[in-house]
Order: sequence, then structure tokens, then C-alpha cells
Amino acid sequence: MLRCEKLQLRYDDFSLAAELGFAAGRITALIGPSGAGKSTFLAAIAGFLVPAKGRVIWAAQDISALSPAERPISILFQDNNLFPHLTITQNVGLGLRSGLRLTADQRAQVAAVLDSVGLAGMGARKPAALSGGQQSRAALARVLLADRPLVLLDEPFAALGPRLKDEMLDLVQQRLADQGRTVIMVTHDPADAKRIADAVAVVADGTVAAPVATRALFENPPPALARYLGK
Ligand SMILES: Nc1ncnc2c1ncn2[C@@H]1O[C@H](COP(=O)(O)OP(=O)(O)OP(=O)(O)O)[C@@H](O)[C@H]1O
Repeated sequence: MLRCEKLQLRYDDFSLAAELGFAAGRITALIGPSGAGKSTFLAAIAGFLVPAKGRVIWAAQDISALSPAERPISILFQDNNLFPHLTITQNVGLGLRSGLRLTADQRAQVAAVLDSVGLAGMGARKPAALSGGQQSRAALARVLLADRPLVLLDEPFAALGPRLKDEMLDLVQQRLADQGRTVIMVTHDPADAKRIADAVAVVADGTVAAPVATRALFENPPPALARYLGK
């Protein structure tokens, strides 16, 4: 369980309050209007933004004072998930260790995970020599290898076409959530949430609301979500 206790996040003229929990091993979608604070909230969980108040608790431990690297967290952003000057093997290997020198055993682990996401034989290429969908798979492969229990997705698949995006969402479900990881994903698309999220937390009006089971939420949307959906 990830808990946000009396969390208050602030920029100059923006503030966001969060008092909620995310069930372990589940996928929770964050949905809400542009500028509502979804990325800001993920940044606070990841440790990039110091909260004005409150605490972030993971598995009953206060992780608020830990640096991003010390937190049990992997993150995928919309862009810049891969270093352009490194090969795919090197990029994915960073999930195992921070240096570029991999042992034979580590290289075998990288090859196996690339194989498992459909990128067999592509390890020697640079990211620019992969399609957008393949780059997404490589970034996901690094998250798989990093083996951190909490995974934050800030719309990493938004630039993909609908079929590729659905493939990636299904991979997230099969390879992350079904293996016990806790996933929090920002999305603008209700269809993404309906496809793989167990629950949805609405971010609007300065608050991150507690997650509600996906189907129940869309069947009976609260006013902020109804406005967002244009209903
Ligand atoms: N580094 C920053 N400094 C000052 N204000 C910021 C900073 N980053 C974000 N903000 C402000 O915080 C608010 C929330 O931004 P955020 O990016 O979290 O929203 P979002 O819900 O993720 O939006 P979108 O759906 O458009 O990506 C916005 O008003 C934004 O202008």
C-alpha cells in the first residue's frame, strides 16, 4: 500500500492536497483536466518535488525523506525514457546497475527481458533505430529489470497509435500488475483506465480524490469527472 498522508504540494499559485491510499499490486489511473496536477502529484511520490506538508508512506515506511534513487520506484515519462547515445542493451542494463559495464550474466538477463517484450536481437541498436512502439517496449524492459515494486507512468504511451498503445497497456497489466507491482498511471483517455485500471483517482479542483473502482466510477461519475468527460 502506498499512502499519502495530509500531503500538500505547492508551486507559486498552484496547490494540491492528497489524502489517499493506493492498493498494492493494483493499477490505479489518475485522470483529470490539464493543469490539475497529475504530473505534480507523481513528481512528489517519486521524490522530485518536496511537499509543503505531509508524508508519503510505502509498505508502512515513511519514504518522504528519501531521494528519488533511494525510493522503491520506477518511472516512465512521455519522452526521454532512453538515452539516445546508448545502445538498447546499455539503456535496459541501467535497470540492473548504474554503470554501463555488464557481466555476461547481466547481458543474458538483458537479452532475456528484451526477448520477452518482443525486441529479440535489437540490443545493439541505438534508440533512434527503433520505432516509437519499440522504444516504448525498451523503456518498459528497463522497468521490468529494475524490479522496483512501485511503477509510475506519466502517459508514456500517449504518442503511440491506438493499437500500439493498447498493446503497451496490456503489457503493463501482464508484466507489471499481474506480477504484483503497484502501478499508478496518468491518462487523459478514459478508455485507457477502463482497459487496465482497477481503480481511478480523479485529480481536479486542487485535490487528488481517493481511488474508486473503475467501473463504478464511470457508471456514476462525480461532478469533476463528469465535467471532464463533457457529460
Ligand atoms: N516547475 C513548476 N513551477 C511552477 N509551476 C509549475 C511547475 N510545474 C507545474 N506547474 C504548475 O502546476 C500545475 C499542475 O501542473 P501539472 O503538470 O502537474 O498538471 P497535469 O494535470 O499533469 O497537466 P497535463 O494533463 O496538462 O499534463 C499547473 O498549473 C502548472 O502550471
